[in-house]
Amino acid sequence: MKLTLIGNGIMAQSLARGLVKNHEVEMIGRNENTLKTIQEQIPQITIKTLDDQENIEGKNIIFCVKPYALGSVSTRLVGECDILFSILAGTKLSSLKNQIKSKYYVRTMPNIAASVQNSMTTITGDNEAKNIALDIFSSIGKTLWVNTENQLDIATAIAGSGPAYLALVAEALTDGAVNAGLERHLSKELVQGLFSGTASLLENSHPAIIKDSVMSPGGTTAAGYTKLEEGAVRDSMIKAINAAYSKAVELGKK
Ligand SMILES: NC(=O)C1=CN([C@@H]2O[C@H](COP(=O)(O)OP(=O)(O)OC[C@H]3O[C@@H](n4cnc5c(N)ncnc54)[C@H](OP(=O)(O)O)[C@@H]3O)[C@@H](O)[C@H]2O)C=CC1
Ligand SMILES: O=C(O)[C@@H]1CCC=N1
Repeated sequence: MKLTLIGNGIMAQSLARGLVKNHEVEMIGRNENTLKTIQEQIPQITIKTLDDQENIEGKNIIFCVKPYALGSVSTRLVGECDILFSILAGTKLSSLKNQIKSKYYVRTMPNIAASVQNSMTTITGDNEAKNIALDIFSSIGKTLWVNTENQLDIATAIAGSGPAYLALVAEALTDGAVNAGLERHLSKELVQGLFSGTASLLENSHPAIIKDSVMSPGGTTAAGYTKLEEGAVRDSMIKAINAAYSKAVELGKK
């Protein structure tokens, strides 16, 4: 299938890297030099600069600009596309419908791990486009169809923004090991292995079971865990997800 990415930022490039394996990918952006540089890195894509009257008739569009740019870009689009896939955080289907003509509309929330074909992508929208959406986005990782935009906004907070939160944890753990006296390159390697092993465990086990199976009475884990609770890490995570979700809802009202 031919897919047209509008936008050439971090996410458009991440998606393109995975999508080219199974699809024909065109990338439309506003800066020719930027597009040429991207094409050198992802030679399978075709590139095109955004026209003032960009004809999207019959195309399958993946819209990848910032939410605030929806208005200014959509006024440059003419014709009716077949399916409009949006990756814009917060932006409602109704807002897309008001501004871009398409037969079907789909909202998706991939994450930055799309660049290594390991995104966790949540999807909602017109049921007629459900199977095709699941098929396209499964080429960049795991997919989950949800039935409401509210669920997608919550998924934005956890799976869209989440890589930044886990990266913070990874960085902090590395700093902790360095603080205890371990060389940084060794600390980084340990943390990478730790995340990969814990991800495998989480595939089959409840987090509480993993925690209980690690924590010996009066042991090292219990000593460290107490400090995490003192630092209100659990409370901070819950508040972070709530703040990100609220921001997604707020973006949808603009
Ligand atoms: N980063 C992430 O982890 C995730 C982001 N998203 C969503 O993806 C979308 C893109 O984000 P991201 O890739 O991170 O952002 P970037 O800033 O990397 O890319 C934004 C893109 O939008 C283009 N753009 C911005 N303003 C305009 C405009 N007025 N006219 C034309 N093009 C414009 C930029 O063009 P130019 O290069 O010329 O400036 C660029 O190609 C956002 O809507 C975000 O909500 C979704 C999931 C995860
Ligand atoms: O921070 C943002 O707005 C985007 C949405 C999900 C991840 N990044």
